[in-house]
Amino acid sequence: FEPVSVGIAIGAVSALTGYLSYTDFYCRFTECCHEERPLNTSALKLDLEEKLFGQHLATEVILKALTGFRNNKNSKKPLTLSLHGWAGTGKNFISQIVAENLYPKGLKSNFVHLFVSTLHFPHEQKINVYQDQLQKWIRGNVSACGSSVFIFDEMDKLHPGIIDAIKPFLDYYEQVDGISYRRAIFIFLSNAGGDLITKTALDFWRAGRKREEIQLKDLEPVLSVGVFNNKHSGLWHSGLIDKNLIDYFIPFLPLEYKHVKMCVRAEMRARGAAVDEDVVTSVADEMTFFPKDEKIYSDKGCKTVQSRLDFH
Ligand SMILES: Nc1ncnc2c1ncn2[C@@H]1O[C@H](COP(=O)(O)OP(=O)(O)OP(=O)(O)O)[C@@H](O)[C@H]1O
Repeated sequence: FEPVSVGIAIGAVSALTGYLSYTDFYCRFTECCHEERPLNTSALKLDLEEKLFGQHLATEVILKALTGFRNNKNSKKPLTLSLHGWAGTGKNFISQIVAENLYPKGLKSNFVHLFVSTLHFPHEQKINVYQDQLQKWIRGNVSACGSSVFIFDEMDKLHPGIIDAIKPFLDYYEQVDGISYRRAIFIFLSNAGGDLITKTALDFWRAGRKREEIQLKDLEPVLSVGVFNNKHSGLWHSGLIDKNLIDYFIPFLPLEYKHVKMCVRAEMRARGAAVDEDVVTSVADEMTFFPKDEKIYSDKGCKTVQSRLDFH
């Protein structure tokens, strides 16, 4: 060996490892974007299976979509998911689980952004201003972190047309004005289509079929058409649907009595209390169920479980 080149090689290696450990060290104290970090699929799967009740379709599709997207280094467009269902069925909850699996700080991460229609875009006469602001906000954040996550809650309360401002970012472009949006994730949450989902779930129930037999193909086409034609879906006649820029329409099924009970138990455990089945039953019994005759589905899902538990 020639001493000089060995010295240079050692220097280079130590400089490199020094740099790497510096990056690791740095990211321990400051949040880093980690654009290329693959998703820990088994951790996400476990989280969904343990925490999300009664949503076999959402669990399956989210897992498949996120794993495929994050592990594909050459995605051609950002991932766009549209979550639909009745109130309190877990749409915000699953977004939180997804966010936490992508970034340890979850919804508090600098790379996860939540928009709430009634809060951020309240005035119909300001649509143009909102469109402009939205574009700037998304451009700025994606240029800082390519794998940013944007969650739009209450899509059904969004004035028609606003969302189309982000259409260029969701399309199959390599770059838009020098920025690539291909690693970003967009999640839309909406009650629109909840009636269609409930109808299908009821049809299965009345036919004596199991809820778990409902497949994505029973609902996805109905949902995309229903939402496109619904003036109050936030996606009414939207170019996002028209141009097939939404990768998955994900149905959230209405929750049954047994799921409400599961939510009560989960909440008790989260509070560090022992599970008391008498309390579980009385909280679940206080919820209201529909349709009028059969009373199968909770009309608020699991939404008021936490506050009701405070009274026991
Ligand atoms: N399927 C579920 N599995 C477990 N917990 C659930 C589920 N659905 C709802 N919850 C519980 O109820 C709370 C409220 O649900 P969430 O905010 O996710 O409802 P949502 O579908 O987003 O409703 P909305 O359409 O009214 O915004 C959650 O924080 C969670 O604790």
